[in-house]
Amino acid sequence: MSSEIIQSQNLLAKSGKVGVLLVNLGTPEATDYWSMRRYLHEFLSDRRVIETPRWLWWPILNLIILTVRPGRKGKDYDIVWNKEKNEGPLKTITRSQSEKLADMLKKSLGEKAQSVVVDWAMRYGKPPIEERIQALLDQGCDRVLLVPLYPQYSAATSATVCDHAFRALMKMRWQPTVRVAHPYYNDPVYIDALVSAMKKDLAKLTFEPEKILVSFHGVPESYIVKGDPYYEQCRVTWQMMREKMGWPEDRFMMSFQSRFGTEEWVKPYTDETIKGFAASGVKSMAIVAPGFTADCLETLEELDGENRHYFEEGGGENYAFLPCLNDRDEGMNVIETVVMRELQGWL
Ligand SMILES: C=CC1=C(C)c2cc3[nH]c(cc4nc(cc5[nH]c(cc1n2)c(C)c5CCC(=O)O)C(CCC(=O)O)=C4C)c(C)c3C=C
Ligand SMILES: [Fe+2]
Ligand SMILES: [Fe+2]
Repeated sequence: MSSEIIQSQNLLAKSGKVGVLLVNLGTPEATDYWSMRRYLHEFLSDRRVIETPRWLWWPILNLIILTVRPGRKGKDYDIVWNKEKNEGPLKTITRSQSEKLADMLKKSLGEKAQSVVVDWAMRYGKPPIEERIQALLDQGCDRVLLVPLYPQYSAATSATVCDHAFRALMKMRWQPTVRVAHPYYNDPVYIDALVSAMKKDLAKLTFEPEKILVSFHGVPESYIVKGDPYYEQCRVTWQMMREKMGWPEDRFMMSFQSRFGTEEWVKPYTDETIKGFAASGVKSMAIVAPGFTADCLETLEELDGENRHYFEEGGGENYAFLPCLNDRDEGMNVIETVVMRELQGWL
């Protein structure tokens, strides 16, 4: 028998494990101009994110955006950067989620946990999805559960994770069997976690907010018109939270942040809503961002920094940013529930 065939027998004997890959968006490697440029170039070249025709987008991206934005956004990243680990907070939190999930599965699965390997990756930047899938295969995983860390599905986030993972699989002779975790925007465990974390955070405040704004990352309106379920899934999350809290719609409101470019994005816009609150005499508010599994530039700088400034500048007095679920017990319970459900029949 040839040595290659013996090698393939060894591979089969080693296989049989299940890999769980948590995937979040990604973050630059550093905040300097070139690191920012590399990250933004990869991100904004993704056709799932920017659907503008390439002939039009190429000069806008390369001649305008990538000359100005890396410097400006690098300064914003500096504000939220984890100096101790020298990385963006999204990376620190995603790594911790992965480590905590591995520990939780050890406890809940007992001996079976030996056949599960948990890892994490980023869609843009490092660690790349293809590298981490290969690492799972090298450890004997012949089944892989991809977990896009987005409670609400959008083609711009969840679908591009799958595209990229399957591009990596296209190069493989022996592909693992793949499952993708379903969006969990309406999962009672997720809603309960959001509400329970929110109640705890509100209880710590020295004021009772007149308004509580639920801010989701926006997408261009045209993506929704073309059939992306993102807006509706955000609306359901907000509605389920509101019902659980028993608050009226004019106190617990929904908005969309992080508008980019000149196109219309889904509305109402977070910044305009907050400016409107201040202008109409609202003195206290809290903001929460249930669409983000981990705090990141968009929450720590945009919601806790920029939007706080708009509110205070307009005459608002008390502004509270409530952190994301992150790797807190509530957040980890959601991730573990999603993973355990998707692993059924595989263990
Ligand atoms: C330009 C198009 C963009 C779309 C569409 C978009 C959708 C989208 N993004 C997230 C989650 C995150 N986005 C983050 C940063 C970020 N987003 C865009 C652009 C789009 N996002 C840019 C250019 C950036 C980088 C910062 C900037 O230059 O403004 C982040 C934070 C990453 C970090 O390192 O902290 C997250 C998370 C979702 C959920 C979403 C649509 C559903
Ligand atoms: Fe984004
Ligand atoms: Fe932003």
